[in-house]
Amino acid sequence: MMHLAGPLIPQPDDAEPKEPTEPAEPSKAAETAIDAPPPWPDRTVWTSDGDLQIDGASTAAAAHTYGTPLILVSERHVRDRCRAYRAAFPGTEVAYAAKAFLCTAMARWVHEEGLSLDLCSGGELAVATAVGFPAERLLLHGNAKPPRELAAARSAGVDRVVIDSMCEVNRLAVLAKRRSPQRVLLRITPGIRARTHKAIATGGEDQKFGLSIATGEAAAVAERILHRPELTLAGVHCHIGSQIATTGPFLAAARRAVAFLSELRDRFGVTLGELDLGGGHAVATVRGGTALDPALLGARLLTTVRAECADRDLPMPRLTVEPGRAIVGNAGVTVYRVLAVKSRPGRGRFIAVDGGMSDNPRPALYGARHEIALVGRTTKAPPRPATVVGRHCEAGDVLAHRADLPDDVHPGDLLAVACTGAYTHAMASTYNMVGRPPIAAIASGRARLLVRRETEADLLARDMAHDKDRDMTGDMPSDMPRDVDQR
Ligand SMILES: Cc1ncc(COP(=O)(O)O)c(C=O)c1O
Ligand SMILES: N[C@@H](CCCC[NH3+])C(=O)O
Repeated sequence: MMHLAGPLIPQPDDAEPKEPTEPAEPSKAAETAIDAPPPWPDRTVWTSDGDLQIDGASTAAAAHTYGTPLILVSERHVRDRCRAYRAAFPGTEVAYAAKAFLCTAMARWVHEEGLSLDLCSGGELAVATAVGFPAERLLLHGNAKPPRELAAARSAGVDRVVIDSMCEVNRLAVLAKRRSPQRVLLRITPGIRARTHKAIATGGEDQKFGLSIATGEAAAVAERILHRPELTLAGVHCHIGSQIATTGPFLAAARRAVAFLSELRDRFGVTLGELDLGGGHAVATVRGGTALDPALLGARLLTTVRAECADRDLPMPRLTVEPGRAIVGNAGVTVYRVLAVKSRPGRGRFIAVDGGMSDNPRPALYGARHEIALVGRTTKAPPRPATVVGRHCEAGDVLAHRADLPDDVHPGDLLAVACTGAYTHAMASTYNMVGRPPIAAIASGRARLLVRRETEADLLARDMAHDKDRDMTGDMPSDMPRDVDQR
């Protein structure tokens, strides 16, 4: 990564979010910009003064306006990925997996791009409902959906509920009506272990999702659904995991799913019209990282399903795919402020920033690697390995184990972390009572706040025992030694 010389933009400690002014005229620095390839968002350049300009907007200026840590999401990148998916999967429903990242703006963008929405909780459903997302393009997943959320899905008119256990059949049937049956898909476990981190591999027999084809569980649940007039078995669903970089496991899963459709026809005389092949398509998180090309996957999946169906004398089902990360992962960049640098002779250096595992738990959870770079100034200092750590009280709070960053990185610098659009804010916590960062959209050279920073007042607002008119004076036990009392 190149690091060029330029001014460091100072940040007031308590930078209040404010609307950015009109986009600046393109600077000389922008005119001599160098393209930033993946994992950075499309239309991102490094300017000659060391700024990262995403679709014409300055990362350093956005950090100045909204404070750090800050998540930036390129709207154009998201929209282009939606379009790329629709082009790559003609005639196929593309349902964005909301679990990757959701806020009302994101729901609007994917709706406007013609995608459906795959939900996995009542909270996600509430966001979809808040923007009036058409219910006929909503699906609800989950291996253990709380009855309250099933009821909410039912009253919102969610088009398809993906059945994931035998217990769920009756639970949903009692909520539905014979007159207006609930359309359901059956989630099968195809018995395929794709190459990815074990915590996000969901296609094998050894994990909690879906119903095993091999043990006969899937067929038994299908039979139960077929006996419930309040439910309509519309099709089969299968999702083998996340961040899978090759087409092979998806094609193998599709073959098993079609074989299962033919088993259902032979055993129960039903020909199901829908096949949902889930998401899980990998993106590059570091330079040179492997991504799965939607066009390649689309072409191969459609050919495979068509051929398998022809072989088994089945009509071609309507297909659905559910990309999450592949839509929004590379659209996101997180900007941090460096707060401390420590050198340990023989052990390298630590660069500590003002966020960490609470806004991006992926490195700590999965050992995930994310590209990281100095932004906002240039330098001639040579790159030297560093461990980039967060501000949390935990040794595992690491954002990058070995990042080549300029030797002169110092407190006040800005660091940008790539590919943080998916499963970062969505998995963020308030660990150590640290509020979650704001999210700003970048569109046409401007940053616009979508979700504000979570404040300490927000954190206290849930504490029902908090009484702001009562302090602790006089609450100490009476046998407390006086000198302790007075310290
Ligand atoms: C059922 C289902 N569909 C879609 C997805 C989206 O996965 P990804 O973001 O990897 O595309 C997931 C998450 O892995 C999922 O569980
Ligand atoms: N949280 C995971 C992805 C989980 C996929 C959801 N089923 C990650 O960051 O990689």
